[in-house]
Amino acid sequence: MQRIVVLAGGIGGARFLRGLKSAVPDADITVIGNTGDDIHLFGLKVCPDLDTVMYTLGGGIHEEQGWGRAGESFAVKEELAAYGVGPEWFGLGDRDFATHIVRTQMLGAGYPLSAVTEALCARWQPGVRLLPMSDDRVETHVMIDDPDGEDGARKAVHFQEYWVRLRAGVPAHAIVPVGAEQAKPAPGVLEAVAAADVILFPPSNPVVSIGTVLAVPGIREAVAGASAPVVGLSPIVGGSPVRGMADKVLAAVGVESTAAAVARHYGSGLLDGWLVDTVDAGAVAEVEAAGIPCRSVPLMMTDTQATAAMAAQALALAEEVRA
Ligand SMILES: O=c1nc2n(C[C@H](O)[C@H](O)[C@H](O)CO)c3cc(O)ccc3cc-2c(=O)[nH]1
Repeated sequence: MQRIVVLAGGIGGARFLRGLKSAVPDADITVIGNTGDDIHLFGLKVCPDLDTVMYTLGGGIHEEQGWGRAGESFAVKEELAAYGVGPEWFGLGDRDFATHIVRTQMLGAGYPLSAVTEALCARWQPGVRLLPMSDDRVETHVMIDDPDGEDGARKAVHFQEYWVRLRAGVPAHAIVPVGAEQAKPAPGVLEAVAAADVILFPPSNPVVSIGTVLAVPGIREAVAGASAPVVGLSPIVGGSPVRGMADKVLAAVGVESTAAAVARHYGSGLLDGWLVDTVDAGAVAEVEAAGIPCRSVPLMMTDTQATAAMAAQALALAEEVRA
């Protein structure tokens, strides 16, 4: 059985995984999920990217939105707001609250996040092994201008505040995965990478999703040193992100929003292959000049069939470059 390891963020990663499962239903898939987006709210631990993967593959996702639960209601949020307890800008629904209550209860009882995630997945049966990148707390913060400070003053805000409240509408000067340096890969992460036949980077955010997973000491080294080919799919098509606001955070780390620049950002030390969309066919030569075999194929995840075709192309490129 083919063992595939996927480093994933939220919506893009989850939708890619749905296509991958459809392309290779018998594969043994391990997902290493970003937990830098995690946030503590109302005394609860919320893990947006893990939940997005779990709900999407388990059939519980709000399809149009891409995050949160289908058929959601917001009574708890409304009641909290009536007490003047916020933040109101983060949309936690009643069904979703239950997940965070169970998670927080188990964490409080001493279970590590990896065990809690496994327990939550026992209900959702996502058909992949979903591992958090780490059991240790990592929180992505974004440095923005402080409008209340002295001229030129800056402040750090939680990634969710930058993303959801501010809609990435203010300049991001730096992205800081707080706690990453001290974090250890969760149990099973390094083992899965070492045992993989193929490692894939879906078209997830290269900075705040895959970049955060790679920021956990040991993970980047394990991926770079793995015997399996590593193939990525560009999240940038025709100079802008397929979805989300990847361009804003790419700018913060000094990377241009092009398919080729993102490939160079990962680098040939990490990537053994890179897929760009057909509209970026002109970038293939540039990526190959950087030492990364590259092909142009349709990369729009319009439906599961189109996404499965993308996943199949990534696996085909992995076979082609396999030493
Ligand atoms: O744009 C939004 N995204 C929301 N997201 C998505 C999330 O902010 C980001 O898309 C990811 O963290 C980026 O991967 C949620 C995800 C959850 O699992 C739970 C609650 C939310 C709430 C919001 C929200 O209110 N607005």
